[in-house]
Amino acid sequence: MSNSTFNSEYLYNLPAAVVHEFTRVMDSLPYSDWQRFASQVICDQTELRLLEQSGRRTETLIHKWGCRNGTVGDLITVLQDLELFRPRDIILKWRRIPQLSSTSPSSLPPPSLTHSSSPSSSLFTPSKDFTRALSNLESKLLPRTGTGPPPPDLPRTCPCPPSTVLKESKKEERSYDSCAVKSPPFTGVMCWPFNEVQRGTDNFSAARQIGEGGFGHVYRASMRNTDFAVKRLKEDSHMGWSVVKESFKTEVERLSQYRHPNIMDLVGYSVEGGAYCLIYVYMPSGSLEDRLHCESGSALSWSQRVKVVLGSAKAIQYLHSCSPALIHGDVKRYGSSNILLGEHLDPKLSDFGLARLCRNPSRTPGKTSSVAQTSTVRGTLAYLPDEYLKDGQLGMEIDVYSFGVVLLEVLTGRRALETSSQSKNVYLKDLVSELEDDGKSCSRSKDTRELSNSQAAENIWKKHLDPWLMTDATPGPHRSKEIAQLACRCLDRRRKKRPPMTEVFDTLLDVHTGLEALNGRVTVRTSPSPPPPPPPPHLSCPMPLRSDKSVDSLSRQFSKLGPQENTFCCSHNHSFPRPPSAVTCSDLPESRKSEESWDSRYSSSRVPCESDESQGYSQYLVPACTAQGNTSQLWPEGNGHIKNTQSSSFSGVLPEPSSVASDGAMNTRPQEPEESDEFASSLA
Ligand SMILES: Nc1ncnc2c1ncn2[C@@H]1O[C@H](COP(=O)(O)OP(=O)(O)OP(=O)(O)O)[C@@H](O)[C@H]1O
Repeated sequence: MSNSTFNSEYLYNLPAAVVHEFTRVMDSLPYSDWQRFASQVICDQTELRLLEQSGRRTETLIHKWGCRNGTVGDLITVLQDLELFRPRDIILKWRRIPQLSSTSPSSLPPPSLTHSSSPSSSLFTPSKDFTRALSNLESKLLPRTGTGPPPPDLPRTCPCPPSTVLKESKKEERSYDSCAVKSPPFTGVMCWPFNEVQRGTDNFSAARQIGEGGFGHVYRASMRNTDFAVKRLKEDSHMGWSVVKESFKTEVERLSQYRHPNIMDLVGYSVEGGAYCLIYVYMPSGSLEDRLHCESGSALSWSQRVKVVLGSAKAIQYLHSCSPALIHGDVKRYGSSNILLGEHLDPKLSDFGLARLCRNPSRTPGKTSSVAQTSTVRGTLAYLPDEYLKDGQLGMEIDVYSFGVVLLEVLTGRRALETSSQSKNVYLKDLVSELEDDGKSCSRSKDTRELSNSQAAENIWKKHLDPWLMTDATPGPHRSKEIAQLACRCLDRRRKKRPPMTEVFDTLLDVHTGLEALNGRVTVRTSPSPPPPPPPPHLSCPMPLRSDKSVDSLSRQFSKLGPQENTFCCSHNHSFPRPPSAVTCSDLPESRKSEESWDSRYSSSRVPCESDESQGYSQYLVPACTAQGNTSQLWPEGNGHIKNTQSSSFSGVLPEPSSVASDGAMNTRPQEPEESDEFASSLA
């Protein structure tokens, strides 16, 4: 394995099992050895002592090093210099294990060599001949360092026999069972026969294509009477094939490791020759970005938006609470395009391995490809804070920041990155920083910054709320001001001031619960009530009739019916946005229609959806997010020899200063709110 490969592999990608074994060995070292090692990584003595006192000193050290973009190459160099060979070998051994070949698609082994030809009964155990053949092949294709048994890799562990790949006609007749979708040993996800994926997507036909990202085309596949989304990686990707494959592996590993109801379910993968496919649960309602920006009346309602961001926050805080926490830094992953929506708008975070590719634009070979990549990176920049762009500091606060941008998207209905009529980039995040700057110009005091932050929230709430959410009756949807404040806190330039994701989740849960209660309370009054219980004998006075005053007042409100508030009206169709007038609940099952009828009425364009005063809210106890505060503080200096790859990565595509990110009409929707502040006027 070449050193450059190690240098491009980040420490935070080390699988938990490897970290565990490594830290076990390191923790058992004589103290002086451990200290020699740690002082190579941390210069600050106080910091070092604090670390020594922590229960899991090596794990904490590696975690923090990972947060600073430490690479496996850095680690190996340090271990080698200190002659700590045993722990070094643990890392080397891992690096050899799940290695996809880094050859071009054309030089991949032919199918007959990538799959076992053993009978289906022994599909999990490659035959000796196969193993030998593969080893020979790999030894030619993959130069290795050190010794050790050749590890399994994805193509190898795919248990589909070559016959299922080569003999098309016979394959068609095979039963699914004999197609043997099995779990390879290290990923825990299923490998699907490629021919089945081919059939399910009508041979990757254009009619089946539902999307295209930087790294692959996405198809809707029907397999075994079930819909799936199949992402076939682009063989001509500007990222370079070996990098794409590496990310394929990351995606498979991460999605099988970090499972959560709000994280995209990876159903499996399929590899044949040069074709690499990832198979996901199909999300019929598209991405949050699609749903926010479809130029039609099918824009999401406020309740729906809150529900989506709540689910997304739940997933992110879960990732942050894992040990080690998953901090990606390439937080476009948390952007609205990577929040996909299920049938009932239940969100799932997607794009784990592939988004990471955006971090290394310097890898891009050639001029043409860098153009394509630049647009991807720009999209990513729209979600990144200054501190990351300047010096590549990784931490959970970055994810919080990018989530703040998603909150802004949800509040304003605008895109994170738009292009002005003068072809300039307009970043939504600048909406907050520009308003912050106004405060800063008066005074740099802490209080003023706090004040400017809340002024920014006020401004957004007053002037930039999505017109689709506005009614004449209330200045904004239910507790939207709180969400604006939350967004501004997430987007605070001072990363330590950003709230941990647990707190973000807590706030959103509170707002969501308030909305549910509001809708629920109303629903109780509108749906047929169960007959009242008979009054106790001593209170046997006549019950009031249902046609009393309160019912009359409700009836008056019914006369102002409007579009459905809580009804998802836009069936997932990537190419055919509905006209604004097409707000209809026809896509809903009958049961859902009646369930949400009140909500719809409340969201009439002239009737308040939710009133701020209407709900008190309860407090929720959320376990303290212990990791959040630590990350940034523990790395004041770090190791001088550890390179920070991130800042330079973005040097060619840094966002334009906010002063120039200021033009272009952005929103052509009806009922445009008054835009009188700097951001708005610059867009006019
Ligand atoms: N599981 C899925 N179900 C339904 N549609 C999906 C699914 N996965 C992706 N899509 C659709 O395909 C589009 C492209 O997805 P993809 O993840 O490839 O790109 P992206 O995240 O927008 O961009 P990039 O990969 O460059 O970050 C998405 O916007 C979405 O509309």
